[in-house]
Amino acid sequence: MAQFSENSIDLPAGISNQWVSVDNDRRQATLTLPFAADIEAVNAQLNQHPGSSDYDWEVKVNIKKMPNSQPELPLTTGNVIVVSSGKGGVGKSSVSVALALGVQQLGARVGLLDADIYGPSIPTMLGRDDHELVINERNKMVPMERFGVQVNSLGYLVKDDDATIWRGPMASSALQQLYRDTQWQPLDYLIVDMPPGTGDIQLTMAQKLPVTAAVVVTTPQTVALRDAEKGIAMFDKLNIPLLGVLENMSFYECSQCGHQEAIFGSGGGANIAASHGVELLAQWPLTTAFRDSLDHERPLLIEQPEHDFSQLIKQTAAKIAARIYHQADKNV
Ligand SMILES: Nc1ncnc2c1ncn2[C@@H]1O[C@H](COP(=O)(O)OP(=O)(O)OP(=O)(O)O)[C@@H](O)[C@H]1O
Repeated sequence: MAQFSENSIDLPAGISNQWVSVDNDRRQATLTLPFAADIEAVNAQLNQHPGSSDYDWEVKVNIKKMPNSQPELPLTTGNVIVVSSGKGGVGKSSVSVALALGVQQLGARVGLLDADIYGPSIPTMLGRDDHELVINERNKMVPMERFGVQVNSLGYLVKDDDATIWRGPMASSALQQLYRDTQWQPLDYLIVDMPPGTGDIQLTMAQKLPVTAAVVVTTPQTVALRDAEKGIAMFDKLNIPLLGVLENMSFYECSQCGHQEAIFGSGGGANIAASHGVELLAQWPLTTAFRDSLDHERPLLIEQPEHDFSQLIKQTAAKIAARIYHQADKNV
């Protein structure tokens, strides 16, 4: 029987001794992370860190559900991450799809809820635009499964409706219905692609969901940044923890020569993140490969997992998963 030591190990930053059990006689240690993580990368970190490198490590993940903005609502899904943007067209849906696949590739059980009433595009991006909604014997919607992610979309509920006539309460009750009445298989994370903007509709929708954390997507362009700031203010007002800003289309990267050009300007995402005391979570380039993969329903992360952008998506997903844990842990 292994003897577990009370002694703590000098661990790399971000890894806590409370997740570690040690068999000092055998120099074996087990790390159980409470959030989705790239196990290979964490193993490499442990093996390179002087304080931990002389142990033989087993790294596991057991994802913890963190507190959310609606404690009175039963949390039928895992941690709910809303992806929002002040302005349309900045790549919010693309980011939602990529992050959902990113956390799924880290081994988490993931759902993706397309709540963009103005143009639910996720089924199109995932290649199931023609999907027909299935209702099971318990009167619940059956999510479609794409690349291991469970997906449901407001588009299935309100196919022919004109979003311009929607009001906050109407949109939020449709969203609640979609959240509650989908037969989600057990989930660790649910990513919600919100409608762009910060008006009454978005506010009411965000208020009705048990949100664990929010991510604001922006481009570095001044007009997008101004609207992103309104998004930050909205989550502040709703007391929803904002994880940070994800700057998309930060620079254009030529697929032929690798030349980078900041066509929408540079530094904007970092500036608004700093001025609001939140983190700049990532800067994603504007690339043909990413756009092409979305247009052809073949996600880059699945088709070309070794692509630099795929690696970046995975790193961003891991960072977000870790931040959700640390931020909520700090607030408890
Ligand atoms: N990093 C990127 N590189 C290349 N193309 C991108 C990138 N991000 C998004 N796009 C492309 O930009 C377009 C807009 O993206 P997307 O639909 O995700 O934006 P959105 O913010 O969700 O828009 P809306 O809110 O209006 O639905 C799409 O054609 C998408 O393929």
